[in-house]
Amino acid sequence: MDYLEKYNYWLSSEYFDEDTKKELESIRDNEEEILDRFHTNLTFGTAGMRGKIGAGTNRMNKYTVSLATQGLAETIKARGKDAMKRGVAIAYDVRHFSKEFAEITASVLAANGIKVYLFDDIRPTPLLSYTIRKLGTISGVVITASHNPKDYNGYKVYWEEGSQILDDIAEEILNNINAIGDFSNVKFMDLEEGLNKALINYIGKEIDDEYIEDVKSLALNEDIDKDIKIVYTPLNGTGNKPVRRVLRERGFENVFVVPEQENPDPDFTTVGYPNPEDIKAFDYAIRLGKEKNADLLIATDPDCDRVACMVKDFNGEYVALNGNQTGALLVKYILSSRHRDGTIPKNGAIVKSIVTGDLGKAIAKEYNVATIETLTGFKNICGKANEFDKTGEYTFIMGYEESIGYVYGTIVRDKDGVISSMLIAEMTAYYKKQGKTLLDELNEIYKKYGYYFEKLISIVLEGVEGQERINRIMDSFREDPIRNIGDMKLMKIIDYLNDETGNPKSNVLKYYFDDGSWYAIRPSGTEPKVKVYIYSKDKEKQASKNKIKAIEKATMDRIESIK
Ligand SMILES: O=P(O)(O)OC[C@H]1O[C@H](O)[C@H](O)[C@@H](O)[C@@H]1O
Repeated sequence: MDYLEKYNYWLSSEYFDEDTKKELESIRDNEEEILDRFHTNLTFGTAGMRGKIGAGTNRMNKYTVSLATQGLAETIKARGKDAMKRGVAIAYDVRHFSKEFAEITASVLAANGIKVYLFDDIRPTPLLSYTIRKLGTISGVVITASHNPKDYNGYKVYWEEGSQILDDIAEEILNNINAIGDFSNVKFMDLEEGLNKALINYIGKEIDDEYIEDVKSLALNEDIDKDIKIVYTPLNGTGNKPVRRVLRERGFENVFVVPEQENPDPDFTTVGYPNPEDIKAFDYAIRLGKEKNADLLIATDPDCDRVACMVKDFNGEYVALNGNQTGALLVKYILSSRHRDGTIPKNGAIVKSIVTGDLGKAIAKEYNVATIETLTGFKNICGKANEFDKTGEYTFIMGYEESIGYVYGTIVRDKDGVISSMLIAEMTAYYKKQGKTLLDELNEIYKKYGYYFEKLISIVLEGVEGQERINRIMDSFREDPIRNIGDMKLMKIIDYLNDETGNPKSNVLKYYFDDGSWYAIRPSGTEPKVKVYIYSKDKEKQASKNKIKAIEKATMDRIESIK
């Protein structure tokens, strides 16, 4: 069926309810909108299935969620009775329809004879990962669109190790979805019936308690200044309870939560775009920070897997740390603490993505810790932890990405905003006791390892037209690479579509210069964006800054020239 046929099918089939049809009727004269909603099906991208909420095959709605779940159910059933009995843990965030989609997921799985552990209320994504490992389930699902705007929702699928599925299982699920054919082949069971038959089981407090205990066991230092003042904002998401709890139980008593952003709000009214990568998400936190004279501001995204922070500088202004900087600080803090304690494993490794900067790698090297690189996506980073469990080749110490995701240890196989908030608070308190801020520490790191700077540029290009322009941009860089920029000579190009380094194929281009600077370009797998990652390196601060500017100008000129 083409998109118009699909549109008409949704309008005429008895399977779809009246509200859905009404919504679709209202776009009858808007061909572009019909095209966008029906030209494709939502598929698994960097972090699961993600899309705008609404009627259509390319939207998040009860039909696409139930179809995906039937595909997941078939994938589990193919593994036999034991897998079905081990079951699936389900969590959800604060978004519109998150709870409804979680219940639909539970009801489809139960109808297929698969046991379900459904959280009794909103929970952070990392807690779902932890739960899979604790309960020994075969799989897990979180209903969340992470940091996307309010009109999005999503469906992240996890497998038995506790990390998000990789392409092999995603493909299996997709094949199963395609084989289901019509929506009417999806099975349902009433939630009540599932509960009565003990196929659906609510979970909550006990798991929270165990999780918090295990998170606290990751602490690295007690000789810290616990009087530091921290402003925390969960950005109206799921972080509020666990992050506050872990900070409180670690002894931080001066934690002030942004009141307007404390409670769940699916519209993220005071934030707009609930992504702490964007400094605007800190507006309210900065205000409260100034009022309280806070040392540190922490923000977690709605499903509490991402964290960003801002630090008070010498004249009382707040300075944002980006994901590369926070990641490098964590690498330094974790490895230096463990070096002191003599607990760095012989075959220890940190894992980062191919578009994450190299400062963490330089620090790790000094502690004889290897740095392993993967494609973008925490599923790939934690996929390495799973791999190491099997091969014993390395011991996973921590993973991080430039997109403000970090995890320490292996109790959680995804980025974890609770663990990371605790460690960011702890390292701030640790350095404060030594009379330093995180900015002072970062400067010392730069002085020692070189000025590794970065700039990440995201260009939003929406809809079918946007996607086509993204393709043209990628084609242009691929076919006609920019040779030299200023004094930097192009040394090496990696096209991850033809890469031989063992990574799966991916639409990423990376350009290395002779001085250690580099840039990469790729379409986002979670949002309608093309992303440019620029990294410079120099012994001199200003020279490193200038290199960023030069690469930015050259790449942006090229992008702007492609209509
Ligand atoms: O660049 P994208 O494909 O949009 O992905 C950006 C980020 O999205 C999610 O948060 C993933 O969990 C991350 O691993 C990824 O880095």
